[in-house]
Amino acid sequence: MAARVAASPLASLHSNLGATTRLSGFNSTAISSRTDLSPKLSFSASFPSVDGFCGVVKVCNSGRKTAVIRSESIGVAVVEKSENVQKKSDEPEFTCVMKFGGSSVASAERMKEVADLILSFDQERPLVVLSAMGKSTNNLLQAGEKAVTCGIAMVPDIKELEFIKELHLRTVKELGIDESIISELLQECEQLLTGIALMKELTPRTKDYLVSFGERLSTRIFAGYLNNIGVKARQYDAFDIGFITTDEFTSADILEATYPAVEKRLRSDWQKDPAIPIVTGFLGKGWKTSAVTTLGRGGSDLTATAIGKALGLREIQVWKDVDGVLTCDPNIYPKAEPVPYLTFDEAAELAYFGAQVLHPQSMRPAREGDIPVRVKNSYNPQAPGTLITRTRDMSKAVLTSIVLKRNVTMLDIVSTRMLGQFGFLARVFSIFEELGISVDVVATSEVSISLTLDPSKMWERELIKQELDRMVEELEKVAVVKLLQNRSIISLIGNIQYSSLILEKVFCVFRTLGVNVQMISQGASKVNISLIVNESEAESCVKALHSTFFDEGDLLNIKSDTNGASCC
Ligand SMILES: Nc1ncnc2c1ncn2[C@@H]1O[C@H](COP(=O)(O)OP(=O)(O)O)[C@@H](O)[C@H]1O
Ligand SMILES: N[C@@H](CC(=O)OP(=O)(O)O)C(=O)O
Repeated sequence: MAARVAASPLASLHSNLGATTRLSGFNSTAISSRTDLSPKLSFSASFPSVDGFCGVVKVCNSGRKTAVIRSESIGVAVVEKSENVQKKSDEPEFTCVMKFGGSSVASAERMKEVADLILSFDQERPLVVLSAMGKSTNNLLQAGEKAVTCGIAMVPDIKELEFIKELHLRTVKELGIDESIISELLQECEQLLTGIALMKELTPRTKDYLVSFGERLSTRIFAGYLNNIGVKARQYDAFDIGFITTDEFTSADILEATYPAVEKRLRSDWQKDPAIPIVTGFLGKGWKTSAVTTLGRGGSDLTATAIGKALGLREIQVWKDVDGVLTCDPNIYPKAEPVPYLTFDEAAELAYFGAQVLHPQSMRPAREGDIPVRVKNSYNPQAPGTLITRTRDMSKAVLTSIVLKRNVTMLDIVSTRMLGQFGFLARVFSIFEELGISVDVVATSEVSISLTLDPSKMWERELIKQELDRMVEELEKVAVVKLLQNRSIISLIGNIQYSSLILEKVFCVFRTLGVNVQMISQGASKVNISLIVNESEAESCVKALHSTFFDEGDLLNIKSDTNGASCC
């Protein structure tokens, strides 16, 4: 039986070519004598797995035979001729970006597993984007809140600061890395908290600087670990390599200038000295203030897709703790199934309407660059995950995923004197624009508008009372306004070609549950139907909808009865 051995682009980054485990069958000293081994080089061997076999191994550069290694016996490879081995100039420095979220790098053990995972892709030449370890971002934010009121003397005792220090110091120790790689950052973090305690104030700008320690620490540790095990890696703070954003602290947008800047920096560093880039997710630099900004919670997904677009990569991989994008939030319905394929539009709608698995803006760069996004599980790499592309075969797709967005505020705006006049809608929306409030779902009638409010691009922030009061005050100048709180949006992401079938099922389910839909809207992207219901009823609706759409077989083959009556 023929065995095949492939030396990977990644193997070449092993500074001591400690790739013996993956280059099984070869003797490492013979291989490591090949100091000219180009990072682009791949080589393969065909030989029977019989002890003592003497065979020929071809060394190829992009498929061209350029050198010959004669194998004296299995496990010993001798380089006979290698001077023709050259890097082909049109080969890419990088092939894909791999982003690992907080849960994927939550401990030293997880970091080791992630390193193994990255190195197992021997034909990839990845860039790596990391989030903060585990719940670091939440802990930093809580530490900041406490610092506002606790007084300077108590800062070192803030429980969440102790957690951050302990987690990161334990991790460097367990990974066998020198503590000095993070000690200055930990000190700086404590100093910042002392500053917050002194000022008794935590502004959005300071918040962003504070949470940036999470990603700055995790990336330094991970790069340090890779270097320790002999894989050349280089740590980057995104705000230092061209991630230019708006100055909207806590939910900044990436500006177009980012793409060429990031590409230039990463490519030129690689050309000077190849090393796997380990980039902080989530962070940027405000173009006016030059201060550290963040891209909104979960923003590392966006960092990854932006890098994918900047470098025109073949693929963007986002590694999570679930088997891909699921048919529904597994916290609501544990039997939710992975969705194998999605379009960028479907994924964007799903993320926008609250599926925590992807950052709401993250599909934009991928769509612009037409770069496939693969959502995978770092705890279960064998699972196929979800592949997100521009188009997909929709012929059998009815419903793809159900998303629940909670804690939504709904507004009924009934026109008074401007009834029926053009300009009414414009006036209403200009009020939202002035106040910086985004609208999610809209439905209009001749005399009224119903809409739901998206407090900000960040999913978790709620509109504060003063903002709501101000908005209502402005709207009441042109309309009668009813504010309805504690609503939820249930979004059905699917094939709108089958909207009648979908809606028939939905209303059967709702009627059975005795739930009245308060508003309904079909998204402009034509992949989404949104239904607004009372918060208290939403979860049971999602569960029942999931059973109907996903647990009861092929909906396209289940026909309505001839009277057109209910079939739920
Ligand atoms: N439709 C969905 N598909 C997959 N995961 C979902 C979905 N809705 C909510 N989630 C939640 O999103 C989590 C993954 O997102 P996130 O925690 O941001 O990942 P990471 O931090 O690894 O980037 C899952 O653990 C799951 O609980
Ligand atoms: N650490 C940031 C950014 C991020 O993307 O995290 P994650 O990939 O773990 O969702 C956050 O918690 O929001």
